[in-house]
Order: sequence, then structure tokens, then C-alpha cells
Amino acid sequence: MKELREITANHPWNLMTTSADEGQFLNMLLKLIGAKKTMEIGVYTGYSLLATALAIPDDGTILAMDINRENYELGLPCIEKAGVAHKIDFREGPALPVLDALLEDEANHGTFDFVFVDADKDNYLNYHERLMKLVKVGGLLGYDNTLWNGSVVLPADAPMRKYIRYYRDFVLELNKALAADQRVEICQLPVGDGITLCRRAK
Ligand SMILES: C[S@@+](CC[C@H](N)C(=O)[O-])C[C@H]1O[C@@H](n2cnc3c(N)ncnc32)[C@H](O)[C@@H]1O
Repeated sequence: MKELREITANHPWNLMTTSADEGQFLNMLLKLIGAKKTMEIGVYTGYSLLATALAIPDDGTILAMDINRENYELGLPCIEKAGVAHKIDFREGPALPVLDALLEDEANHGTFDFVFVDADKDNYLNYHERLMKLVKVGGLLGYDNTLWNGSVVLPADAPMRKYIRYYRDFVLELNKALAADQRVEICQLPVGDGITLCRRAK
């Protein structure tokens, strides 16, 4: 994981990567819940993916999606070196159509133990509705960046970088929707940029 971090540190988009403490947290969480069938939306160079792949058993699986294969391939040698690449089914392209295709087959419903969502914030609620059908009852959904650089607790007119301001309303909307969703139990953790865990309760 250290080596993958070093490769990513030299990449021009390196601010996008999951923090080291989030990686450790994910790894520990997945071991604790005994996750086997997992999914990740938003791979980038694969830091959280490697944390997941190292935590699940040898016959565990990760359906991993990203619109950019090049970045995934940058980190892939580290994943291969760790001996966990066989657990990963990488799909290049937007995640929503892949989820819709999975939903068409009833056999996929309620089968995932864990899903980590770390991609386009303006689609998180679209992901949530689909993932609620794909995760099993008692399974977990993890949404990254729910503190959105701390901006979710700032007044709307506070100074913010353009990128932060643009997605802030989507993150606020997600946080409200998750808090009101009777189908899940939630817990927001101040790890990295904030991870909200949702346990499918029914
Ligand atoms: C914050 S980065 C992911 C960081 C990664 N989890 C890590 O640990 O380093 C977000 C990623 O989401 C991807 N992405 C953006 N829109 C997407 C979409 N519609 N479907 C799938 N991936 C998408 C981007 O290409 C980018 O690699």
C-alpha cells in the first residue's frame, strides 16, 4: 500500500486519492464484517481497492468501476505484487449502466456484502437507490467525502474553492437523504474527508 501511495503522490490528480487512514479503516472494517462480495465505484489508481482486496478472502470479489482505465493501470503493478489482482473485475466506463445491468438479473439482488462509493458526487443518490437493491440486508454501503472538505458545516457564502462549492449542494442533499432513509442505519465517521456507513436494515 505504501508503494501505491508513492506512485500516486507523483500523479497530477493525486489529491483525488483516498487518505492513508481511510485505507486502513476500510481494510479493518472489511475484515471485521467478513466481507466477501464487494464493489467499488471510483477506483482512480486503486488505493482503496488494494485496501479492500487485501481484506477480503482469497475467493472474495470486487467489482471495480471507473471511467478511466489508465489510472487503474498505473497502480495495478502494486496490486499484482500484493497477489490480490485475481479478486478484481475492473470495468471501464460510467458506473450507473453497470448497476442497471446488474439489477436486470434478480439473482444479483441482495448479494453484495460491501460497496465503497468514491466517484461523481452528483450521482451518489442515483447510486444509493440502485445499491440499496444490490446490497444484502445487513450489508454495508460506504460513501466517501461526506464532509466534503468541511464545507458541509460552513455557511453557503463562506469562501470555498470552485470545485468544493460546485459539489457541496450534492453532498448536503445526500447527507440529508441518508439521514432520513428509514431503510438504513447510518454512521458518519470523520476519517479522511468523512465516510458515511449505511447498514441496510430492511
Ligand atoms: C476520488 S477518485 C477515487 C479515489 C480512489 N477510491 C482511491 O482510493 O484513490 C474518483 C474516481 O471516480 C471516477 N469517476 C468519476 N465519474 C465516474 C463515473 N460516472 N463512474 C465511475 N467512475 C467515475 C474518476 O475517474 C476517479 O478516478
